[in-house]
Amino acid sequence: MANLLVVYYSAFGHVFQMAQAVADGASQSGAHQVKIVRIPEMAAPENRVIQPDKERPASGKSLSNQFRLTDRYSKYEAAGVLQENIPYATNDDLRWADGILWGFPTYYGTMPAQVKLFLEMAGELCVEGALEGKPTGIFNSTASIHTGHEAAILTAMVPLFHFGMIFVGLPYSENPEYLTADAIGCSPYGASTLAGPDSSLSPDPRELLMAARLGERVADVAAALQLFRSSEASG
Ligand SMILES: Cc1cc2nc3c(=O)[nH]c(=O)nc-3n(C[C@H](O)[C@H](O)[C@H](O)COP(=O)(O)O)c2cc1C
Repeated sequence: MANLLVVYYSAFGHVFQMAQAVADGASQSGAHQVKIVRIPEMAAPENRVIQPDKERPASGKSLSNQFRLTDRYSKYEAAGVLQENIPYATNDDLRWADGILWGFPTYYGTMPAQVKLFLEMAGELCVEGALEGKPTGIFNSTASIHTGHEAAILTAMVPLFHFGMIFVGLPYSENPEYLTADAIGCSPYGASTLAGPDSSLSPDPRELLMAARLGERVADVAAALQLFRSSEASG
């Protein structure tokens, strides 16, 4: 039985929904134990990225019509309530896992600072090689189709390579849904959802299906590696 960890950060709840789909997919793959944990805000409320909504005076270059940032704080608070029962991630969770699925929203084409800080605080595991040889997959969320979902997954691979993890993606043949002209997420690199510039979209069923397949694939690889390693150990 392989232990699968789904570790994520989500401000407005889209990545949380993807995390649940990923966990469902991982559970389908045999009798695995699956645990969902979240990365905390890390900063005091006054230093957090999402602050109570403020009036923004329009400037010549303002994109406020596109980003429509109003109501952000109430959406953030509502998403926080939905996640209240999800425990916070610890280094021991990472040690427990035979396979790890990471989820986060795209911030400037890469992972949010909360996730980067969590990885930095897991430095002792890097030094010990505690995650080396564990399979991993990444899922995320972006505002829209051309604003960084693929870049955020690719750039997140860099620190995870330092931990020695083995990457699992979403191959074309198993995921024909993303071979479409429709504006939906997902790519060979991992599972993604489009939240919309105002975070008003819900994950498309095809995105959730592919997220589940990513969970199942990482679980399969973790189970296969476990079998191989135990047969190696027993000679
Ligand atoms: C500081 C910051 C930077 C962001 N940068 C991007 C970006 O580069 N590309 C993008 O599509 N969306 C960007 N967004 C929007 C988030 O990706 C979006 O809110 C997120 O995908 C929603 O996921 P969640 O509901 O799980 O938080 C940014 C949001 C914040 C707060």
